[in-house]
Amino acid sequence: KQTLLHLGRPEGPEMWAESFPIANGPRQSPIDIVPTQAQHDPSLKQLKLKYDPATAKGILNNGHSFQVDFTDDDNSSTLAGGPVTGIYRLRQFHFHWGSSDEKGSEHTIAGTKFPCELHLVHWNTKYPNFGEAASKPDGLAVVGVFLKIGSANPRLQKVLDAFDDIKSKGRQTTFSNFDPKTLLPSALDFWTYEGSLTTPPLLESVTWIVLKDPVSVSPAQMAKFRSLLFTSEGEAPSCMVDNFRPPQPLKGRKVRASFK
Ligand SMILES: NS(=O)(=O)c1ccc(C(=O)N2CCN(Cc3ccccc3)C2)cc1
Ligand SMILES: [Zn+2]
Repeated sequence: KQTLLHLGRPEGPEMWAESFPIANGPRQSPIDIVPTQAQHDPSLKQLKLKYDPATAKGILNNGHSFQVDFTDDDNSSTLAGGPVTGIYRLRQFHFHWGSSDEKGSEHTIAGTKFPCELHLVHWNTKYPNFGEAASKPDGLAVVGVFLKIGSANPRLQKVLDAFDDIKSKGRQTTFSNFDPKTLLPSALDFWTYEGSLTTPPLLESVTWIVLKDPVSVSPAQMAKFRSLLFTSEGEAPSCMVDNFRPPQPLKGRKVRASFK
């Protein structure tokens, strides 16, 4: 019932096609990744991530997730290599999670859902800024990282400690000296495919780079994620949970693997 409510919710994923017809487009995200159907591509380069902790700027509750924003006026924090050509600048990272531990991720692996998924959003420096890049087929590159229930992840603590200042929609606070590389698994093996933003305006401008290895998150840490609110101060509080879009049709797309 809860899921039906969530999907049928007036602003939920099932309603997006009315305002954003691209929701039924040919390269929508997320997708279910089926490892046995992914093709190993030996021409894929190693992923090169260079992040400068000094570019971390702030943390914001935007009403559908929370995001950590980075200054992107130079090439201090970038992604290169992997499936992309050129240099992409880190703009923000954010998460998607469920109301319970058996759902929450956007991508799934052969139908398996994770409780949480991290997205690191980068834009192609061949374009002048994020907004311009967001409307181009090669404009964005998002690294997706699965979080699975296990021991508490100490690297998440600084993010979780900021939650008291961004509990409700529109709240933000400074967030400095943070290296997002600390949130990644040790191995950067990945699947890659051409997709879209998973939230409106669902622009088909994302090269997805989904890491094979998950990182850990504890049940108590997941409970903290679920203590954030979709709602603004003064509104009836609604816990920020189930802010994930379900997998979308592959429509003939190929998923490549960087590993055997
Ligand atoms: N889940 S995801 O990784 O696919 C993802 C979701 C949202 C965003 C994001 O930064 N924006 C979505 C729309 N928003 C407004 C906007 C601004 C300029 C141009 C166009 C639109 C920005 C990026 C990645
Ligand atoms: Zn996302």
